[in-house]
Amino acid sequence: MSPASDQAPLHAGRPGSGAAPGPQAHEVLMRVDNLGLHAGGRELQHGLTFDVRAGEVLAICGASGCGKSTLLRHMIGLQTPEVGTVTWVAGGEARDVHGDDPPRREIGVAFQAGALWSSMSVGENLMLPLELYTDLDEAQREQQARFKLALAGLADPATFDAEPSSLSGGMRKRAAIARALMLDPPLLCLDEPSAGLDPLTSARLDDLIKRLKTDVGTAIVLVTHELDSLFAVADRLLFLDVQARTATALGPPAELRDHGPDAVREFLNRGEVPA
Ligand SMILES: Nc1ncnc2c1ncn2[C@@H]1O[C@H](COP(=O)(O)OP(=O)(O)OP(=O)(O)O)[C@@H](O)[C@H]1O
Repeated sequence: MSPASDQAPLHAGRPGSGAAPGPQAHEVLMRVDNLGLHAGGRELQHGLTFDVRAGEVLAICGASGCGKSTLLRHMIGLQTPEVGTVTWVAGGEARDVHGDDPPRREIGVAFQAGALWSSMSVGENLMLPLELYTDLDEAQREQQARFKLALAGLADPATFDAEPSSLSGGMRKRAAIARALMLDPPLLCLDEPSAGLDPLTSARLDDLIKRLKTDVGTAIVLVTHELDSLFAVADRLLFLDVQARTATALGPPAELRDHGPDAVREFLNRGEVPA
């Protein structure tokens, strides 16, 4: 994996036929309204209301156990809320993420535990969404998969045929991101992409996130504990307070670090609350 490979061209056309044009900058893609999160019979969060805009990086932060991953699972439709709604609103439509016609193609997901299928090669893993959701033939599917691997910084042609278990942790994360991008979703959800990576590999992932945002226009919702990564990539930060059990701040990270509520400033200043 060379840094130069990160410089692959970013567009190979949208896969599949009849794909809609991408959303406009700053358009609201998703609306979360009065959402409550529960686990094991107890309330983790209540009254979560915010939107996700086209082309932004929105980081979800808060102390361990506050419900960040649970929120992400609600946002992608993997978990159904007891209270509140998550609605896909891009292009003037209003589709309940938990309804009969969920926006599956529109939301790419690369989760910590969302490993690649070990019984398939990396390339086969990537081509699977195209088999399910498009009418592309095999040669076109392979072309798209190789393109997305290069986009994710895995330009070595051997990676396509490699078994997932033969890749390093950082490469597997990139391959999972490449797979999440196969249908060119306007929104990509990442759960702790830097977890377990060394600082250099983590910084390269930050670069990839920035390029996806800037050059492809993908909106990214990111759960992260890594403050360096947060300040490097996030446009806005949603802070879930573990004590108040609700979001107590939403805004640009640097602004919240200096002027946010005490708990947010403490979190963003590594435990120190500046006077
Ligand atoms: N299926 C479940 N059953 C019972 N409890 C659960 C379940 N899923 C999550 N929890 C609990 O809910 C709380 C929130 O979990 P979640 O993973 O969303 O938090 P988090 O903020 O992402 O934490 P971390 O930063 O440690 O990853 C935790 O206390 C967890 O143990």
